Amino acid sequence: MNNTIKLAVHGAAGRMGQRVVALASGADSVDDASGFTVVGAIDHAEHPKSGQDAGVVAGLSPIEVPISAQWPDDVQVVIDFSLPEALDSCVEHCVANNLPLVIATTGLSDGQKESLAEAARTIPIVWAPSMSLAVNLSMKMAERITSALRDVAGGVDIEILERHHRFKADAPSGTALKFGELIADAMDTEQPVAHVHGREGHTGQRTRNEIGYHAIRVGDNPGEHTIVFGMLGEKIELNVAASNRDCYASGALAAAKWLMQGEAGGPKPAGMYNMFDVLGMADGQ
Ligand SMILES: NC(=O)c1ccc[n+]([C@@H]2O[C@H](COP(=O)([O-])OP(=O)(O)OC[C@H]3O[C@@H](n4cnc5c(N)ncnc54)[C@H](O)[C@@H]3O)[C@@H](O)[C@H]2O)c1
Ligand SMILES: O=C(O)C1=N[C@H](C(=O)O)CCC1
Repeated sequence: MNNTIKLAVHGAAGRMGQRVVALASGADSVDDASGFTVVGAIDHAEHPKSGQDAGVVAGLSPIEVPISAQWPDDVQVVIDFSLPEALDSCVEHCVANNLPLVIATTGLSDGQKESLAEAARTIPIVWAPSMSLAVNLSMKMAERITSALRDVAGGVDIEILERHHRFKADAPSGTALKFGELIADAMDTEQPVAHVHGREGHTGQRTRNEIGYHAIRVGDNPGEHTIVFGMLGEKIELNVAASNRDCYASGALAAAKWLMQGEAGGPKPAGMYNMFDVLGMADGQ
């Protein structure tokens, strides 16, 4: 009997979808990727690779699953790495079929975030802008550094630099925005924090209550974030960088496995979860 978790990948022909298909099909011996069978490789009906074997598209031997816009019936869990405009129908399918869902797509609108919160009343969702262990650990470190420097003499200026490949469609990265959200909370200021995206012209002096964001697009960079904590006389730079996309793919597979490990032997209860929950780093865990 085959006891593996039946996985569908949404955005399967994309850069990330291919790596999820590859790792889940055993391309490399990655612990988080063991125990899955890819049963669905969903992509846009007009994708040029539509109809081709998803394993071959991902650079492997055939896995007998075509890239297709049609969802198969036997799916148990879904991983989405697609586009904001493609996400809504994926969420609708998962809600209608009661399927646990991992969402990695970034650049979502406020309306979409509200729809996700609504969907999480019906199904369990892990939603995170970065599935990487190193990034999520760095977020915790950034919170800690921000709190520790809150009252430092002379103040601290916090700026977020992110670098990604030239093909990336959204800026700044979802990860940079999440770093900024967590840092703003940890700044714990009376005044609201201003999120400043780039600077140009006669900007005047930098204010205390701002976080700067700078998005760099270069070559094939799979993702790098540097958080600069600049003080008078010294600075800290927290740098976290991917060498390739497998940190995200294996993190998404770990999240899918975690969703399937509820207390009663079935999936986790409906709710909105993130990678801190998956990695055991949430407050109080
Ligand atoms: N959370 C993370 O850890 C993480 C890591 C990497 C990338 N991402 C995000 O994942 C997303 C995908 O990144 P990518 O580099 O793989 O992009 P990509 O453009 O290579 O892949 C997106 C895929 O979605 C497909 N798609 C488009 N419309 C569709 C539809 N209607 N139904 C199904 N599929 C459809 C595209 O054809 C494409 O194959 C981006 O938003 C990116 O920011 C998140
Ligand atoms: O390649 C991308 O696109 C990535 N996007 C995520 C983001 O926007 O934070 C994470 C890293 C890779």
